[in-house]
Amino acid sequence: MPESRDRLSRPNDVAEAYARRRRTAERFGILPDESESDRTPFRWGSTPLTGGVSGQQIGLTQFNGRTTIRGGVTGKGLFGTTGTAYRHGGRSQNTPPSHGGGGIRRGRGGRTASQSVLPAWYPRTPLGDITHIVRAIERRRERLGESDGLTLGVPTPIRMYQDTADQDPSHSGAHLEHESLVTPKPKLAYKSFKPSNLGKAPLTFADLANRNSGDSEFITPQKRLLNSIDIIEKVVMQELNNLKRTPTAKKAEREKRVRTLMSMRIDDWRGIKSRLPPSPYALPIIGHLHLLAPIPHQALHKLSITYGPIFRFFLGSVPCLAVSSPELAKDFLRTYEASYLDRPRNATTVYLTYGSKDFMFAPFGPYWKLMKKLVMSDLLNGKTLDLLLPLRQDETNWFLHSLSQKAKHGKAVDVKGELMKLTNNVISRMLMSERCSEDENEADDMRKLVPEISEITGKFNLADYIWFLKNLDLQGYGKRVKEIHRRFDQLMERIISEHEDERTKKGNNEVRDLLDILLNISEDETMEMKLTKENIKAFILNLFVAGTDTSALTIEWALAELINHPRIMKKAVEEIDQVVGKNRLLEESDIPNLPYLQAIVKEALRLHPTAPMILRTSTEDCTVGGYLIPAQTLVFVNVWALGRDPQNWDDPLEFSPERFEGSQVDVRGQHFHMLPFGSGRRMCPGTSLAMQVAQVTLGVMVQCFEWKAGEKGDMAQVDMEEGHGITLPRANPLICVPVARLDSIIPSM
Ligand code: HEM
Repeated sequence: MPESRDRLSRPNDVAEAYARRRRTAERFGILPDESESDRTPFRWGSTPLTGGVSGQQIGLTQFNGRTTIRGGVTGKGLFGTTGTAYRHGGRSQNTPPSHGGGGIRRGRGGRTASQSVLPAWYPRTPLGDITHIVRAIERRRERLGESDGLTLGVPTPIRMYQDTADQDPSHSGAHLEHESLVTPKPKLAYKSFKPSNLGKAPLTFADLANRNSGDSEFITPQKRLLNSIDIIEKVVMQELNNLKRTPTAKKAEREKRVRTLMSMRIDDWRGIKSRLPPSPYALPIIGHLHLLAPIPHQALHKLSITYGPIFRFFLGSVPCLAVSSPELAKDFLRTYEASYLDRPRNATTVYLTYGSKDFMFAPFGPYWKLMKKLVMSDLLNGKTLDLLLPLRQDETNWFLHSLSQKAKHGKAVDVKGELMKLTNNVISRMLMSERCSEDENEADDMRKLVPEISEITGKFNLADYIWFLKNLDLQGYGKRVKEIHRRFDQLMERIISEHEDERTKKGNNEVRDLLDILLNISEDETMEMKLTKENIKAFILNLFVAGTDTSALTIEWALAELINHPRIMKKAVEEIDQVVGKNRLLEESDIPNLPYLQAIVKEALRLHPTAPMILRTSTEDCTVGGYLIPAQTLVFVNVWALGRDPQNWDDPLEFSPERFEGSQVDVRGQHFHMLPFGSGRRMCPGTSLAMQVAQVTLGVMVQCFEWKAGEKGDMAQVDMEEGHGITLPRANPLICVPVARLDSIIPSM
């Protein structure tokens, strides 16, 4: 701080001078009626004076007779003098004002021409100390005032000092008169000044001024000066105590204490423990890992019935939190969002994403913000999606063509397998103008890679949670992850170098797909942050993993529900026939006119959210729902449980798209009892794309085919059991025989 530098840069010999003069004065009996012990020195001890050097506190500590101003100078004697020489009109701050405006007339033991009470021999610096004390109080007030709401203006207390000084220029308060105090520049001050509290000190200074002027005829100037100092000391100490007792100060103090305790992770401190969310009994070493089997979101939902909508659990030694009410979800994802913008990372995700160089697991910071800007303005925004519409239509035609071939031969299909081809091809063509299934080997690789990555990312790797297993690959996941990563990297290297060759050949930066946009950005020297090849690869991995499995599974669950609910299936087909007719294929532009189809997809996402839990990590201690949530807690918002909560939904387990008819409830993170795409800044950026693909694909599937469940098409119902994995797969694949309904409208490829 400039002030402290100023102090440090000036050698402080004034205290020494004062002590020397004082000894001389005592020798000559100038201070006969007072002993050192009678006076009340400024004993700051450990009492911090705020607003000082550290920006937090000025601490004047008496230590071995030396009074130290932290960050400032060290001076001997009672007052840690600063030696700061404030200048005003060419004279020192502590110098009594002279009539001539510059020079000072002094006489030994006499008064200056300005009628100052100070004898000429008396050092001016102690008054400088008072100035600093007063300034420290002001600064402390300002800082305390920050939480009350601050505004620009002139601090009222300073005005009062000025008034006081105006009343009696000869008293010590007059010496506070220097440029920075009496004519303060606009600075932070209280919005509303509370005289009850803040006005006390200045008024008491005014009292002091009056008292001094009244007494002045009976006591010596020296005595008067020391009395003044004593009174000022008392006033200052009283003021400091008052400040310490203000509700704001108390709150700040309490919060600081809590933060300290929380950072020590001392759960056993009763006071803290009672404010932590409830928790089931934990086993040593593994914590609650055993309670999360076999399917974590279901297990957490069951536990929430006993422990409530917010409870703590431990994965090994890692503290976690399960949240399953809309109100609390809102708190975590909106109200206190700033503390929950990071995602938990584990060894698998870090390794697969080239050391968190991706977008999905990137910590909230400049890189994530840059990528988010790119995603929203260039990669997945409405305009780019419109541009890529023909490509999606083309892929839908390929998908229908493939199903039609199976239908012609009465063959059963693995619905998820077919859907994965579609969603992989859509993402792959949008990203890099390549169909996954064109080259059989490569197609195989990408199509196999994505579910493998989803599966391995969803596994609980003990090495992540039990510290002494950190370097042991007991479950063999480490080896598998390395192999998957090698295959993915090889594939990406080939695709990127093909793109680069193509660009060099053409000699321009023509944009064909999202990879071209990313390569252009990576070559742009003016970008605030360089996008590396690893960033590009990791981002592509994100889009494949986040965008293909989730969309395919949503459509699969929705079709399974329609098969089990023939009435709803019939109603959906009727709506499509009515709106689109039987002579053409349903298109994306028809969706706004198909509310029942939209409702079916929403209902499927409510009961079968393919990202069943939103995962975040707390970056700082925070109080949510009345509970203390320490930093570095993994937060699991149980979207699956929210969608099935009887307090939020009538007949929650019933598949009933009608509940969304005429309802405003949406999937875009505004309704916290339905969060299939998350909410807030880290909400899914692929929501629009996912909804378009899901609605159109399900629409054309029921428009063009009837669906008979089972290998032979003879099952009336399908099971709805959930399997393992991070993206809510079915336990048993949906196998159906498609029977052509409107074969004539399926384009031949
Ligand atoms: C039905 C399909 C989908 C579902 C259910 C889904 C769901 C989600 C959810 C719940 C999140 C976490 C949100 C949060 O933390 O608040 C997420 C994040 C993400 N999703 Fe999706 N998603 C789907 C499709 C897509 C698609 C098609 C893409 C892109 C092509 C995509 C890309 C991403 C990315 C990149 C993130 C990470 C965002 C970030 O961390 O800032 N998702 N998704």
